[in-house]
This record gives sequence, C-alpha cells and structure tokens, in this order.
Amino acid sequence: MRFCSYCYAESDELSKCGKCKKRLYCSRECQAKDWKSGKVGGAHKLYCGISGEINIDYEIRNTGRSDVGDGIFALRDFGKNEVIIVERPIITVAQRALNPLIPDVPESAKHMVDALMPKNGTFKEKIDRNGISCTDECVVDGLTGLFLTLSKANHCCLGNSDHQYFDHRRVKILVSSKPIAKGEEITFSYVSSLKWNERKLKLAGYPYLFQCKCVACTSQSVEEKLAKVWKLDDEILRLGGQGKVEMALRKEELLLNLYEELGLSMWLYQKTYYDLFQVCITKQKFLSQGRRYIGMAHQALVAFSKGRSAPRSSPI
Ligand SMILES: C[S@@+](CC[C@H](N)C(=O)[O-])C[C@H]1O[C@@H](n2cnc3c(N)ncnc32)[C@H](O)[C@@H]1O
Repeated sequence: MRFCSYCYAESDELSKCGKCKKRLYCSRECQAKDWKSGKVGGAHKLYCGISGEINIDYEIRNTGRSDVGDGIFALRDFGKNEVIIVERPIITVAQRALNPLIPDVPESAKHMVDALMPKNGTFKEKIDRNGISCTDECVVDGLTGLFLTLSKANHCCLGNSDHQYFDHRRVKILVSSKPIAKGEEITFSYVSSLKWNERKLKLAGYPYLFQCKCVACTSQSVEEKLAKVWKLDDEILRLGGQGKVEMALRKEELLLNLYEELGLSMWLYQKTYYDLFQVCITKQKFLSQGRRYIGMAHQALVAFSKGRSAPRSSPI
C-alpha cells in the first residue's frame, strides 16, 4: 500500500522527500504541511532522516493468526531507543464525546479507516478498538486518536516499543524499547506496566476482547518481576506519603533496574522521577534532590522524543 504521508491518499505517483528520500507525498502542498511542526504539521522537519518510514523500515501485514489480524513488522534491525514511527492522528475525539459523535474523516483516508478492526464495525467501534490516547494518563477527559499506521500495532505485555503523544507538535512518536530484529513484529503494551494486576481482565473485556499469550502471560518468573515493578512503584509513593523519604529513594534503584532488565517503556522513567520529585519536596532536606529529579523527569521525556536513553541518577 502506497499513500501520501500527509493526507493519506492512495496513489502510484508519489514523490519522495528530497532530504531523507523515504517519506512519500502526493503533492508539494502536502509535503510543505508535513514539514511544519504544530497544529496542522506532521513535524517531519524534526524527524527527517531520524524516523522510520512505512514500507522502507517497517510494513503492515497479516500476522498469519486469524484471531489477531494485521500487525506492524520491522523491515530492518532497530536498535534500542530508535524512533520508528512519527505520526499525526487522523482525527482526535474527546473520550467522553465518543458516543454519538461522528467525526469528519478526510475523504482520502476513509479507505484506511475502513480497514481498521472490526472490519464491518461502526465508526465508534473502530475508535474504541483502535484509538490511542493523545493525552496524559492523568487527564480524565482526554483525547483519543485514530492513527492509520500505529493503530495496526498489536499488544504484547512486554512489547518492544512504546509511544508518547507530543501535544505541542501534535504527533505521536513510537520508539523501540529494546533492539528489534528485521522481520520481528513491532508491539507495545495496551495496558500500563504499572497496572499489571488488572491487565488480563482489561484485555479480555471490551473493546479489546482477546487473551494475550506473550512470555509475560506464560512465564511465572516474568509475571513475578512485573508484579514487583507494580509493588515498588506503589511503595515509593506510599513511603513518601509517610515521610520516609530515604526509604522511598532506596527503592528507586531496584525499580529502575527492573525497567532495564524487562526492557520496559522509557516513559516509566519519567513517571518515577516525577514521583521522586514529589516525595523529595515533602522535606526541606531533600529539596535540592527534588529539583534534580524534576530535571531528570524532563530529560527522560526529551530523551524519548529524540531516541536517546533515559538519564539514570547515581544511587543515594
Ligand atoms: C488496535 S487493533 C490492532 C491491529 C489489528 N490486529 C488489525 O488487524 O487491525 C487491536 C485488536 O487487534 C487484536 N490484537 C491485538 N493484540 C493482540 C494479541 N496480543 N493477541 C490477540 N489479539 C490481539 C485484537 O483483536 C484487538 O482488539
């Protein structure tokens, strides 16, 4: 399937970005809009030559499993923390307004929306099943977005990539969280690793309706490590709330080592550093340490968007 990276129109006559020679456009107008960053742009100027492109670095194809359908597969090796996909949502809708709102899908993209699961489903079902959050997790009434490529990614509890939405650029960025070999499926977890105890129930229920058979769901030792991640994350905030700041800080290294060992998402570093900032600012003695953590939370987010490793603090 060949389509314009900006308006998603299918065509056999697409021209390439002159710089990266990878991204395809149906017109100069689409190319110019895609170059920009912000409300209408696709931010390509920031990711030209850095991000992977469809049908060159990765492809959408059938997984060969009738219960799973299509998936995204690597067409080359990716190192850890490489930017794989940078994509604008084709539409975003407020989660609370999903029903009975029918958003306006551009004519040129309708064929791709039709291909999303469930194949003969209503538009709301397609959004429910394929929509990806475009807001911070803590925003209750956030936005959900439909992405023509990213929405084809399947779930794995220990996926090899993760994504973040950058509101000021209006793009979602998918980054590898582990090395990915050519031919391997590119997956991410639909459920946060910090909601480990609820994940199976969540995936089996609407809208996903499937049971995951990944290594984390079939190996007890991996499951136990993930349960530990959840416990440590919880303990850091609880100890902080009880004024036991030193004890909370001592949990940090254990938690970050597990993130590393399990190849968990980079955004978890940002969350942990932000939590540690909150813990530290409860005591005068730890204020400057708190400042360091807030800086590291910011650095972790920037590192994610640039395909770099998250910062690690030296143990206390
Ligand atoms: C966002 S779509 C992913 C793309 C989809 N496979 C397709 O063909 O369009 C989500 C749906 O894919 C299927 N799926 C995703 N990950 C799966 C997994 N690990 N095991 C089984 N089915 C999965 C489920 O039907 C799920 O509701």
